[in-house]
Amino acid sequence: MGTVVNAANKEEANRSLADLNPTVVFVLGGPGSGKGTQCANIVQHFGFTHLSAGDLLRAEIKSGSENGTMISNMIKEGKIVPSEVTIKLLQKAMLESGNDKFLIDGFPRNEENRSAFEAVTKVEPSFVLFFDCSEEEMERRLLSRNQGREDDNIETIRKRFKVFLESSLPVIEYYNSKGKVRKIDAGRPVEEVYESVKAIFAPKDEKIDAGRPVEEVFELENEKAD
Ligand SMILES: Nc1ncnc2c1ncn2[C@@H]1O[C@H](COP(=O)(O)OP(=O)(O)OP(=O)(O)O)[C@@H](O)[C@H]1O
Ligand SMILES: Nc1ccn([C@H]2C[C@H](O)[C@@H](COP(=O)(O)O)O2)c(=O)n1
Repeated sequence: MGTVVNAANKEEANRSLADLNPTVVFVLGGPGSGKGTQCANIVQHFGFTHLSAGDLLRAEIKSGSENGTMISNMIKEGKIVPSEVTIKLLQKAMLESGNDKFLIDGFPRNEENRSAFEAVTKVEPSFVLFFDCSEEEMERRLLSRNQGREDDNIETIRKRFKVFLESSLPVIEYYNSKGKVRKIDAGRPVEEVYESVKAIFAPKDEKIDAGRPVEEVFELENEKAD
């Protein structure tokens, strides 16, 4: 009976998310490339809800859930948690947010994450923001992040870099082949990086928000100017 109820709940969540028809931007880049930092800026100016897959997994550990130990062990090893777990957390957070515009940070991290998310939610990202940064700079940032994260030590950082190259870059390449990647030089100071981020969101945001063809948006802007 429990299994039947769970399956019904899952289907309900999938349907609700598809009905919401959300705008989703995936935010990808190596560990320490500045994804979280820039998402905080985007939220302030463009009305998105920021959902960090890593933060949701860390909250799940803290909540004492039955998956907590497994998630904690995988994070310490720099490994990627099975998609089913992460997608369930993302779905729940999206449905509870009351918003329909999401920055999904640190997801999809591998091909399994990507294909499972699209299959389960039927949601495709509007585009993918890719923070491109050298390992040297990312390592420097992570070692001075000072947030008490168990994975911000040199041994785990090296493992996370390896997983990024082997599993996450192919996802970015997949979206690049579909013309969906917006690449940002993330090795610069925070404010400079945000200038580039803003340039990507400002015109697109109007288009997405209005849900109208771009010609119509421009007509209205011209009317305002008259
Ligand atoms: N452009 C930047 N220049 C210098 N330091 C930065 C820059 N962007 C972020 N930082 C700092 O680097 C550290 C990592 O940034 P942040 O947490 O945003 O990265 P992230 O990509 O979200 O990392 P992770 O994937 O590990 O969660 C933080 O201490 C942050 O303050
Ligand atoms: N899709 C994801 C995102 C994150 N994780 C795990 C593994 C990561 O090393 C860790 C920290 O993520 P971050 O906060 O750096 O984005 O969380 C995962 O398994 N799957």
